[in-house]
Amino acid sequence: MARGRFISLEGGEGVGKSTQLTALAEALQGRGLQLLVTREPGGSPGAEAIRKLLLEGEDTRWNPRAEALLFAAARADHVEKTILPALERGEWVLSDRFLDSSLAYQGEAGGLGIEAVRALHRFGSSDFLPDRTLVLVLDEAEGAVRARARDGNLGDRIGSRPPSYHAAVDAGFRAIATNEPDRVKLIDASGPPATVTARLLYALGDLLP
Ligand SMILES: Nc1ncnc2c1ncn2[C@@H]1O[C@H](COP(=O)(O)OP(=O)(O)O)[C@@H](O)[C@H]1O
Ligand SMILES: Cc1cn([C@H]2C[C@H](O)[C@@H](COP(=O)(O)OP(=O)(O)O)O2)c(=O)[nH]c1=O
Repeated sequence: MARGRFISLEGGEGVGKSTQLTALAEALQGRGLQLLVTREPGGSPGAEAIRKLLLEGEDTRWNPRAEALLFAAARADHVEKTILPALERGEWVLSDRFLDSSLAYQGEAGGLGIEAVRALHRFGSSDFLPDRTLVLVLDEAEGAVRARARDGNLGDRIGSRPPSYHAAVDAGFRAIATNEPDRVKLIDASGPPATVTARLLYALGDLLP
């Protein structure tokens, strides 16, 4: 049986990622694909336990290096226990965030540098990468409107960091897409949800059976 494909969906806060995750999953399943939908931090029992450590408590609970290591540890467990077994079974996997969130948040915005975070991924997960990473991008003003419209979630340790942090996250995602244009595609998240979903599917066109 052919190995499945691994797709990650990324973006800053409030770009409409949850909305698109659901719509993209339905569209892929509608094409007859067996799809496992998962998320980070989390996606396996061990990684879900680490998720609570990462998202709850004071912003100062972890220093930047400890925070990056926890994300990398959660990801190592998620890859081994959930993602690789599904791909081996021939399923497709769609993950709500993956490595590129660590590169943008901890590496770029957190000041560790993208290369340092990539080194943790080489150690933790043998540098296992998605077949395609779709990054939703929105201009800042529209992103702020959507973030305000959304219930909850901005209160977590990372979501509640200042606008300058989130602007650096956005710059990080754009830099990654420039550096890895074949794997990482920037997707315009403006306009009606169905239009954004169509852009996502178009960016997967060469992978779809
Ligand atoms: N394409 C869109 N156009 C306008 N509003 C949107 C769009 N997609 C999502 N929203 C709204 O923006 C807010 C954030 O969307 P959500 O999918 O929860 O984003 P995220 O998961 O990125 O935080 C929600 O109120 C949602 O209804
Ligand atoms: C996977 C990952 C997430 N994060 C952050 C992004 C989010 O602020 C938070 C995950 O929270 P979550 O509640 O899943 O929110 P979202 O809807 O924004 O995906 O953790 C990192 O900083 N590094 C990472 O590697």
